[in-house]
Amino acid sequence: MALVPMNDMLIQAKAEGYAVGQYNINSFQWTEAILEAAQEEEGPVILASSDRLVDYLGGFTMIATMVKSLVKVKGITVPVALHLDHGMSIERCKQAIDAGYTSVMIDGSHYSIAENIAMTKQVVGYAKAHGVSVEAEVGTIGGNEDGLIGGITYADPDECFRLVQETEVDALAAALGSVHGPYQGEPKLGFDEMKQISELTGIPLVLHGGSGIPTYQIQKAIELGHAKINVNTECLQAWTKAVRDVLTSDSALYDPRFILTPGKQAVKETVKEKMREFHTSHKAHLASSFNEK
Ligand SMILES: O=C(O)C[C@@H](O)[C@H](O)C(=O)COP(=O)(O)O
Ligand SMILES: [Zn+2]
Repeated sequence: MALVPMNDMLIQAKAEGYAVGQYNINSFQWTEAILEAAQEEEGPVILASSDRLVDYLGGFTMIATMVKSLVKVKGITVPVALHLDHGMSIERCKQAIDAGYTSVMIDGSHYSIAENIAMTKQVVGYAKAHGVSVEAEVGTIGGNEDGLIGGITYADPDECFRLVQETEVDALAAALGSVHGPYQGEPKLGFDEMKQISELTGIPLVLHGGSGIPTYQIQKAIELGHAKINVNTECLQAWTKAVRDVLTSDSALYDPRFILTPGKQAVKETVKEKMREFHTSHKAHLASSFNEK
């Protein structure tokens, strides 16, 4: 199946009461692991490159070409969206779209709401003309964003409503207490605000900082309108543990195949577990009507 935009996936997920996971690409093998997991679990998947890693991964065209080739060569039949995560500027979003991404996030959350809306509007205009979906952010996710460690700023419901009305964005990341990276203690998500923002905006919500959130809170977030959940840290931790274990257990090892393959397997298993937790498994058949790009 060719790559699909994200909006069809998220509308479907919200209507059916599950969430599609966004898993970040950290290398070529990482991409293979995520695609294999999605195919085996028979669920739709969002592959994302975080803007801060795009150059490290070889640039937009390299990433899009690699993902499309893997989908073809591996015979992937489940719906796959290729998404720019935390897009840093209008220009970066346009570059991703021109390279073949099917979805972009414009992260204007570090600007005033008026500037955020103006940036998001421009990206939506360009994206819609190319059949691409757009995610925006209001408020600040805690932890590490764009390499900066920061605190949480809860999304203001009126600002969320204004942004969605004025930009016609497809999905909204409303910061409600989640954190990028490991949590210190139990996460405290703002469920009252979540309900209010979901009812006010009516569009699928996106949960950033999806690693380390207990299942009962994940289920509640899905019930209250989250149709996309971003996971990176748990995959990073699983990969690192597997690679560290194999290196520690055999200090004579020097062949990358034997060092990196356990890492790939660990990422694949983590993605499969998340797909089961988010109830994405076995939902690929619902996608027969999705537009392909
Ligand atoms: O680390 C990145 O650059 C991607 C993340 O910001 C992603 O958008 C996300 O929200 C994942 O959160 P995590 O599971 O806490 O790493
Ligand atoms: Zn994020």
